[in-house]
Amino acid sequence: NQVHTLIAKFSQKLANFLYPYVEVRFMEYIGDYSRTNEAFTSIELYLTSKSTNQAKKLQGEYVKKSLVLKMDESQEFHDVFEGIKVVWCLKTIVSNTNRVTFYPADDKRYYLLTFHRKDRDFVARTYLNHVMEEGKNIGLSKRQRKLYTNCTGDSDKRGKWSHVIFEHPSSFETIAMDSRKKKEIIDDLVTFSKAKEFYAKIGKPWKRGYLLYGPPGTGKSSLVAAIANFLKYDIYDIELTNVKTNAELRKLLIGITSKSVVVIEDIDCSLDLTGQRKTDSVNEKEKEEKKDVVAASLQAASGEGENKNKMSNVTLSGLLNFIDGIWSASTGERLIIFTTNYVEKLDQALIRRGRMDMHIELSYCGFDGFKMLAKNYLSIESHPLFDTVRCLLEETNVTPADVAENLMPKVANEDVETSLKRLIQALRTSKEEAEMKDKKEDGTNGEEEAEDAKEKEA
Ligand SMILES: Nc1ncnc2c1ncn2[C@@H]1O[C@H](COP(=O)(O)OP(=O)(O)OP(=O)(O)O)[C@@H](O)[C@H]1O
Ligand SMILES: [Mg+2]
Repeated sequence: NQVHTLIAKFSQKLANFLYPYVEVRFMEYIGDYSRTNEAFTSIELYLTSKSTNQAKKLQGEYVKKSLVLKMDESQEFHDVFEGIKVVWCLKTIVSNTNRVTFYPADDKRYYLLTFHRKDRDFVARTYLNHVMEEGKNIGLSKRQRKLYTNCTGDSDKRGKWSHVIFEHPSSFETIAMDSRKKKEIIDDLVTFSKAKEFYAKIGKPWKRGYLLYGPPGTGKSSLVAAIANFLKYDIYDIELTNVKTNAELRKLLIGITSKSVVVIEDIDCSLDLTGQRKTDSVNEKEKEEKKDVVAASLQAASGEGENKNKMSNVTLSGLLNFIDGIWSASTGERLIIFTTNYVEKLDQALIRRGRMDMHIELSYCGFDGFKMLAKNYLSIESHPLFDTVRCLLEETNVTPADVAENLMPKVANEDVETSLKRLIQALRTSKEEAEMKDKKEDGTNGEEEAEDAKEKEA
């Protein structure tokens, strides 16, 4: 017995001496093909992003409309992280049973990680965490993003989200706005998306609120899409009028996943949220009565009792809780964006700093914005007619949507000058109309003043 243990001990030592490496396997499936191993997926994404310029044998796959090159089987990939070297290899255990299964092959794939045993602690604590984190991030940025809505018209789906694939071409390059303001927004978004530890440190949920306001056609909706594209987030577009109660709003909130932009468009017209948080009982009663009248008239119009249920009872307090109540912390990384045409109509509580952290005004098109549009629509950065456009833009208010419409080619191969001339003409017309309106108003004001003076005399 003693000899036996001695031999075992020495042979172990000899083996360690000759092969001082540790191996870790990450199987593709856990258990009996029941569950994908998330670690395997993260490693695959991490290696795919890093190994394509190192491995000599690759596999091509068509994933979500683009070609992806992956490391082929039995190819080794040498990774160096903070001075520590490890080797990755994709291997397969070929099954020798002739069983027919539901799965295409019974072979089991796994990633084999090999490293020196002196690095065991570092690999287990730091390196593998790094790989998992990187892999997850790559997965998130490559995923097919979704646009969710609660507005389906299907009463069974109350309080639930339904979605379509989100594909909006808007980006910060295509949005025309003051370049300083644009940079400020981009910087803010980047800081926010990297501030996980900071938010944990200061004890705040990881979320941020933006209020976008300005006249119609100034790019509020386009900016929301650009922000979502920039951060690679999903969008949850809430139609408040379709939410019946505060409880339903909370249910929707719980259904929101991390890395998302929650949008409430035209918040000023969504609901009657302009009043004070605590309305006195008389007001409450009046409101109730009003609702009953409207509901009754709706009912009468369609001859159905169901319409009574369509009134939304979401209150301002319910919405405030939705934004930053205790429940709101449970969804993780999130942006809340309100858009409105009339910022002055909104309750101060709803848009105070801390709730809506950044107030962004999108206003009429300036020369900076025009140059951006000209670059995108006409592919020009300067033109002799630019000076005329600049003068006219300073004198009149037109929205970027109007400018964009005039720069849009009306016939195939239209030349740049024709488009610019059309824009200049439109700007002149708009300027003249504004002047006429001013004159009219002055005229009526003058008449009123004269009447006032007459009354006084009398
Ligand atoms: N700042 C902008 N930069 C580039 N294009 C713009 C801009 N503003 C408006 N547009 C163009 O005008 C169209 C309408 O813009 P958008 O829907 O974003 O306006 P909005 O501010 O959301 O208007 P509303 O208040 O009516 O919802 C867009 O499709 C876009 O092509
Ligand atoms: Mg809009």
